Amino acid sequence: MLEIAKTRPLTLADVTIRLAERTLLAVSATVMPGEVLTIMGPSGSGKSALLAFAGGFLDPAFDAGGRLLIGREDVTDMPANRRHAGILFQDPLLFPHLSVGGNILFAIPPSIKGRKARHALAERALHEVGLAGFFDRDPETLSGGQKARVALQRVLVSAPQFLLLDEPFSKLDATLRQQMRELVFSRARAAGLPAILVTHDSADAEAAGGRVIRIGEEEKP
Ligand SMILES: Nc1ncnc2c1ncn2[C@@H]1O[C@H](COP(=O)(O)OP(=O)(O)OP(=O)(O)O)[C@@H](O)[C@H]1O
Repeated sequence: MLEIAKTRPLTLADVTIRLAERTLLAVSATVMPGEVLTIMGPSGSGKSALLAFAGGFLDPAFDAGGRLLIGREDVTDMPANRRHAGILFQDPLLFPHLSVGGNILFAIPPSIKGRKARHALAERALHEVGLAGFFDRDPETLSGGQKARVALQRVLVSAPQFLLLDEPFSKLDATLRQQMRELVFSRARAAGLPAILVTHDSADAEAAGGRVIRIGEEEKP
């Protein structure tokens, strides 16, 4: 796996998300390296919008206030591609026109040079999650759990500075969900990445083991 140079805390400083003059949520928190901060709240309360704000891809329909810091660096206005957020959604969203290995290779930063080295890194990433020998497979032929593991490794090889997890387990069945929770949280911890998890499932929050912020629709300006 890629060496993570040095991970830094992620800070949401007085972040507010507004939609049509209404404040959906207001959050202040610093997430330490290796910590998973869980955000819970009703449907439509702006949880995904908060992650989009952190990732730098918030729809302009929303109005965001506050700052996002990585360490002491203010990245609020930094374009998404330079923030290096590692994002996992409900759907693995693997590129269907690439092989499983191609999906991983695509995410390896260009600073890793040489076809052989990049290939070896992708092979290793697959091996780490029990998918050795899957390099040339079409992603469509994988099970849901296998796809989820490829999506996780694709994020981790990209050398992210922090993780944004938007209900990443909600489409998995109970057994798989438990396995993926353990895998995602243990790997996030091992990589020392600060992570924000959005979920409706309190078992996810429990497994994440960090602080839980509950946001509600009653939060008004
Ligand atoms: N592009 C958009 N333009 C306008 N309104 C939007 C847009 N995207 C989402 N919304 C609205 O903004 C509100 C917050 O949406 P968001 O997806 O962040 O909620 P959420 O808390 O993640 O919900 P859920 O738990 O159902 O995923 C919702 O009322 C939603 O309908």
